[in-house]
Amino acid sequence: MRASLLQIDVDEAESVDARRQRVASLVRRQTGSDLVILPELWTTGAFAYESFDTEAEPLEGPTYEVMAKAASDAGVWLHAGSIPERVTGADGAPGGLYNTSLVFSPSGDLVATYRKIHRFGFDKGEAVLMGAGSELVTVRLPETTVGLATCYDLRFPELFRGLVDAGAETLVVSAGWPERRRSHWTLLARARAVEDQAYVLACGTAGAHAGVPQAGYSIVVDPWGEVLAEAGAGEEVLVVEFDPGRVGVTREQFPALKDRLLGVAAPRR
Ligand SMILES: O=C(O)CCC(=O)C(=O)O
Repeated sequence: MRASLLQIDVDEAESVDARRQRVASLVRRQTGSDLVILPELWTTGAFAYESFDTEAEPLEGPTYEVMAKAASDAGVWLHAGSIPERVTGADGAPGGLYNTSLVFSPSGDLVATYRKIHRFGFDKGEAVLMGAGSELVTVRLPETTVGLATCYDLRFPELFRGLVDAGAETLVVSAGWPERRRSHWTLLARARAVEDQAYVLACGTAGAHAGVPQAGYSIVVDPWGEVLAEAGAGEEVLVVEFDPGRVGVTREQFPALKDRLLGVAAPRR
């Protein structure tokens, strides 16, 4: 399989609409890849809290429109990163916000959405501005089952275990991770790959927005924990080839997942 991770520079000097068009043309250039991945909240920036409300959109809003077409033009599976999703209340009035990821098939159909479960900010920012998702989401691609996670979720191994239990072999993390904790990003991506014996494809942002420098360094890790590809700090398209069959082989040859005793209905051996 070939994947393209688009590590987008999210800069307030570029309008959200200009960035949508620019990112769509980058997606179109990925024809030949099987899976294209975008970062978290790349329209606004994950730390541009004041823009969440003003740039919020319904699920089938402007980002959906542009990305559905880009996926079908390129003929790729597209994890279009996440948007600040505005839901409609029961009375039809504008409701709350979620940090929602969208996945499109190569024909441009929306095949999955994932609302970020662990919101970042403790008692401020995203943690108070957005609602929490509650459902684990996997997507079946022809070659592999993909489990979805967003940024801060990376710190919660139980979420990834849940995705593995749901059949995931490839774990996609869409993020807007800050430079200040870049060492955690790399370490946690490798840890999730080793403990879950799965590929981890983690795509972050570049540049700085709302005064927060972004880490960049998107990374692809194999089920043995080896780094297959890693971006630098700036905007970059990270292209990687990987063999999904290695997940089964690794789990067979080093069957640690079968030795789980906690959190399983019955030990497997
Ligand atoms: O966990 C971290 O250090 C960063 C998380 C984050 O920036 C986010 O989830 O938006």
